[in-house]
Amino acid sequence: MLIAFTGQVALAQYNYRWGNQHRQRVEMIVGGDFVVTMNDAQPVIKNGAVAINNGKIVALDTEDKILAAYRASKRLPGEGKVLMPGLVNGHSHTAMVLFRGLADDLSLQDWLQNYIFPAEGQFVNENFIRVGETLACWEMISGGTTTFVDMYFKPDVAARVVERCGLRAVIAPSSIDFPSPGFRGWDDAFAAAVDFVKRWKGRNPRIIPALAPHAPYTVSPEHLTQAIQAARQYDVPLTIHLAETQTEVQDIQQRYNATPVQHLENLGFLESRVFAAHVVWPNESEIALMAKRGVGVIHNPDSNLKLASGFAPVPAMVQAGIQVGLGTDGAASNNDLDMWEAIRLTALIHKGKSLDPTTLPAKTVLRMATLGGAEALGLADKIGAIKVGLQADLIQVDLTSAHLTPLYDVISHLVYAAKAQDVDTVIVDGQVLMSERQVFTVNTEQIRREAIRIGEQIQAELRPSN
Ligand SMILES: CSC[C@H]1O[C@@H](n2cnc3c(N)ncnc32)[C@H](O)[C@@H]1O
Ligand SMILES: [Zn+2]
Repeated sequence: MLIAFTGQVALAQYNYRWGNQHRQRVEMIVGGDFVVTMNDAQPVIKNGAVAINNGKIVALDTEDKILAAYRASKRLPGEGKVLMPGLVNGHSHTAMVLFRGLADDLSLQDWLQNYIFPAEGQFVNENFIRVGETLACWEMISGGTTTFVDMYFKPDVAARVVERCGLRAVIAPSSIDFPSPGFRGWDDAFAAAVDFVKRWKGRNPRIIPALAPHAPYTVSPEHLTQAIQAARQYDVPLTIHLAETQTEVQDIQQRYNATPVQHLENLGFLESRVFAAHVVWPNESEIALMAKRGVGVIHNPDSNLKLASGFAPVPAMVQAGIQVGLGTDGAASNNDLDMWEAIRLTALIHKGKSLDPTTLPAKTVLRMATLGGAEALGLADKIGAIKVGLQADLIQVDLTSAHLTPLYDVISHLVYAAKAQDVDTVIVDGQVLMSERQVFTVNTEQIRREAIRIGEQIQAELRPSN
């Protein structure tokens, strides 16, 4: 008896001291009943897991094999969950969440000129951005976005919020040819944007500074040229609103005798560091041109529908080989930052428009929301897929709700049935930002109070539009 007991202890000790030694120690192991990788070599792994160390994916395999080869102090089991790359929101003006529902049912021009630009002039300051950006990060983390593009104002404040919230962001202070919050016009706005880029480049791997001239109809050709030259000089991405409405196409045609994409081409503006938002109205030769130049496109279906901008020719752009990602645009034209809605709308509206149900199948659209966006942003060497060597930007989606039961095809469920509220866990750079739907990096109660207060102030002080 005693001998047997001693033997057991010895065996346990052996296992502990030696058995475990065969397993490599990593920071974390995360599982999923399905691991949807966006990696063609092994697209979906059943009962899979990922080993994470130093913020990176170090192994991907079936859970059995991962557990046999690795041990981790932190484990997030995958029962009843999908593990997939975090969503990439390729276009937003994130702090605009504080303008959500302020002005609806308007065309882009009316909305911008008569409501949004005046409201921004009146209310956007550093505190507005701090609160709005934090509120937006809370919303994005809750919905499984791990990387987003923020084309807005006060980038230093935005960047510090993103640092604290733990997300990854391309922060692109926008410059425009007329007064904007804190600036008299293009010159001072653009100088500040360049200064931001210089100070933040290489500072935090999760913050990618970028430049963002607003649009061809609000930025002169000289200033567009200045912007692309600076983007080249500092080797940063550049993003712009492009060919968003028919009004823009007519306006640019009239002013410069060219369609918007061709206008940028004439300025030597189109190259792979550029990614354009919307691109609802390119013609065939402009689509070919963007493909040839490696320009990325971010499709924003909610905003394009709500502002009645139209249906972007996404199937033709994908067919042409353009790197297409998805975005929400700001929450004042959406009215939220929910990438699952962008996914579902993309998978639906182009079928309806083309009268062809095979248009943009589920797999293609899910790829757009992850790897496609990463490619468009020029970040596919770091994020967008579950692959050894990439950053651990991952989400677990809970599969146990009524609307996901039963399950035949996990990709189908993710595209046609899943909701933001199904996201259970969010990991960026190996850091857990949300688990069991609890967000760890945002003081949600405090930010809700502060956002309500700003909303009340806007309600009370907003000058009536003309
Ligand atoms: C100059 S920073 C970005 C600007 O773009 C504006 N904006 C928001 N949504 C859109 C859109 N869909 N098209 C063009 N501009 C937009 C924002 O209100 C902000 O003034
Ligand atoms: Zn926009």
